[in-house]
Amino acid sequence: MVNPTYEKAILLLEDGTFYEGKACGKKGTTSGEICFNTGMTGYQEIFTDPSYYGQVLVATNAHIGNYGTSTKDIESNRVQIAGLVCKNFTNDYSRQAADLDLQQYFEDEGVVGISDVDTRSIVRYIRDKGAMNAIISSVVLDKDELMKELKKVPSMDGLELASVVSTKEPYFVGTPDDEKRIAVLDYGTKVKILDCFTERGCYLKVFNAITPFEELEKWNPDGYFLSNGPGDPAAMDYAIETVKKILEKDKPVFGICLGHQILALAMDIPTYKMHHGHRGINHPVLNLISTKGEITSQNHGFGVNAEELEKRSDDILITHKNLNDNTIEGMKIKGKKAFSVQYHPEAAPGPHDSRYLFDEFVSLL
Ligand SMILES: NC(=O)CC[C@H](N)C(=O)O
Repeated sequence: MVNPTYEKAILLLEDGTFYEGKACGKKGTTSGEICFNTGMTGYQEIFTDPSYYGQVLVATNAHIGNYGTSTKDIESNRVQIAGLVCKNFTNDYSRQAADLDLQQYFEDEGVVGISDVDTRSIVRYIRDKGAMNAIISSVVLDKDELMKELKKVPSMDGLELASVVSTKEPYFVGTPDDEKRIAVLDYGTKVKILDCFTERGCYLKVFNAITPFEELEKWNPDGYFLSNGPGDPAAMDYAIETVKKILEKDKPVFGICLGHQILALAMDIPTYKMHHGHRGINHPVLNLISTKGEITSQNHGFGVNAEELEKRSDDILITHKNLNDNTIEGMKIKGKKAFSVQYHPEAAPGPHDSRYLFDEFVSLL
């Protein structure tokens, strides 16, 4: 039940639709592309996933905050979502491992949110109308004024964001004695992906997204990892050019999500903006090689053009397809040690059906 002394907040969508609710997190105004995630757990991992940079997140799980936050659950060193929309925002948490409540965490991180809105209706609306920009405010409650602000927010279509969230300086992860060296192209990587490599005995050097190929090769890696990240892959000319050069070198390449899209673009396969994307931890995918189903964790709003990919059966093998909508979920470049998936095989949290992909990549190094 809404506390009668609550402070009001407004969520306004680009088409004028609005919802009134209660302010949570920091008081203020925030905007971005609205999207929803259907995961029943893992809110802190979602909030800190750099792929969400520039997006207002609607959590479909009715309870957010009930298990607090922990420094162990982060996917990067800051909250990346532009704002939160949820049903119940709870300060009282129940988990021994937690170190802070969500309200304090959001205040510290400067995250503006709105709670006590009908998230089911918002999700159904986005599902019907498609992705669009939105603004949340707990300080400006005048819709016309908010709409003026919202009109200034750029569309996600064509927006380059990977270089904004990428590490400024290169850094190392793992043990230098580990014999397999992976150069990570950081387009906004999640920490738990890097853990999946170090757990398998790899030493990583994480490079800024726009590092030129020659610089990467100086470290003499055994293979390349193309990370996940925010924004429109088609706007990342620098990455496409670098990956083209990497492919000529013929070293193992593994791409996840944005990395998968960049690999496709480097092979001259176009990407497109999806109607409202895939975000959750129970998306069914068919592995066309093993013929087994995998339940996967996903977070993407762009996809790889299936029609164009199908025309390229001479040099590209489609390895995975989404069982809900038949979209492309994975591919392998024939005659090379390069492959990628649209979903998140590390799935932290989520089903670990697809972690074999890390074993496959490491065995190629
Ligand atoms: N998780 C990701 O890497 C997302 C990739 C890309 N920004 C998309 O939305 O499709």
